[in-house]
Amino acid sequence: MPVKKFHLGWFAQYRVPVWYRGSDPWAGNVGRQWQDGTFLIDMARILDRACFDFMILEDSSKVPDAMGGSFEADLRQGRFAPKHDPIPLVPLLAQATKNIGFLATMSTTFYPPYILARLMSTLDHVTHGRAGWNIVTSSGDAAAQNFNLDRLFEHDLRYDIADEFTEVVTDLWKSWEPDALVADQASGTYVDHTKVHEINHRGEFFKVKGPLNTLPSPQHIPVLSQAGASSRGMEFAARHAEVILAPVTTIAGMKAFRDSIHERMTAYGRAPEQCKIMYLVEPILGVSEADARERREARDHPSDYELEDSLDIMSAHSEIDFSKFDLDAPLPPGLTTNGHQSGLAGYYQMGSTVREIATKHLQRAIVEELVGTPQTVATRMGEIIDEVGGDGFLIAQAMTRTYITEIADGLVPALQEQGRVRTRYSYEHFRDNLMEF
Ligand SMILES: Cc1cc2nc3c(=O)[nH]c(=O)nc-3n(C[C@H](O)[C@H](O)[C@H](O)COP(=O)(O)O)c2cc1C
Repeated sequence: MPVKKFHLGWFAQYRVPVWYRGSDPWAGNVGRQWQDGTFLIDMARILDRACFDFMILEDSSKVPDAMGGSFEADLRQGRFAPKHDPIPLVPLLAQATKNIGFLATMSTTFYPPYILARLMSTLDHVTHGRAGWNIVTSSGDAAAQNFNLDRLFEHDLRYDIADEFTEVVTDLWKSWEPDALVADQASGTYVDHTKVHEINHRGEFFKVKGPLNTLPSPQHIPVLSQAGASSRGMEFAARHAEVILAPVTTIAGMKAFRDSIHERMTAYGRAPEQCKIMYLVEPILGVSEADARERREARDHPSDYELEDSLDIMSAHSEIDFSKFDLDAPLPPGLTTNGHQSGLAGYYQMGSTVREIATKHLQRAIVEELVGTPQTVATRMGEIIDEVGGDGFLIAQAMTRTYITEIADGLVPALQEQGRVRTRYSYEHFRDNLMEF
């Protein structure tokens, strides 16, 4: 019987990769060289060669000051910021590659739907059908204050807005029938205007007339992805997403997440195969089991620098100042956030002291299960997918050139030998490859 194939994606950020030699002896000069996109272009080429389904480019619009009430902690390490806009980078990545897809993040809270629909349609054209939109609702008041707001809308309301936003954007893409372009040189007709329609949307949050002013793009509707982990976020994802990025760290949790999404999808009249659930993983590879285990154990003893890094990210996502808590005491009960709610709920499960939580938070993906040589980790990944039912893994570890090589030239060939991942792309467009199995 053929083994079950699965998908691979990589969580990437258009910000400085690991640049500090204390954390990565091979960091070289990347701290001064990432900003023109060359690091991510190199990375995209490698992942294209390794037949990854996609690279996702996350994004946010703030310089966080939640930790210690100052930009210092974040900027000193270059952790959350500086961060550049992923949208103009996508065409450069596409030009350097042949098949891999690109999910670019844009927020339904800050973009107007018409501009977003037009940008995504244009990206799908210039990438020849390899573009997708990672839908986020954003997570901080500090970001909201850059967009005419004092506070971010309440968590569930953001998803209500995102529902309507996604409908509008989809209707705008559909406002042109796929065959509206005629370009008939004999008659001089460029577009068949009877195939271009106003959408006349008047909803609770948006008023948009349409039609869009771009030609229908190769995929017509770019691939839609989402990473909601709260109940409201999962509901949104089940309704719209074709890729879900799932930060679940146990096999039981993976199964429960998948069942819940499938149940919700069915209620929306969607078939479960229409959405690929990608679990966050950080495989730790070694030349031997002992080597990998040693690398794994080092993760349990982060340096003060790495701990501060973790506390900074937790603070940025929740806008709670984690530096004010005693590292060796339990996290005070009853903390609340209007940011990543599921994230904060998860912190309470991660350990009995703030130090343990911050250490565990550095491993927000599946780590424990995937420690070993490329061959043993590949086997375990296959077993997990067989147990859970599908659909793939998102590599979420901090980017370094050596790690990318370990995955692309160590793990992926082992997975390919076991028949678990593709050895070539079957289709031209992102969605077709994603839905192939
Ligand atoms: C892999 C992954 C990538 C994400 N990328 C972004 C991002 O680029 N920008 C952002 O504002 N939020 C991002 N998020 C946050 C999610 O959109 C979502 O808000 C978060 O997972 C919490 O879920 P909830 O909104 O349902 O509470 C990401 C989450 C995950 C797990």
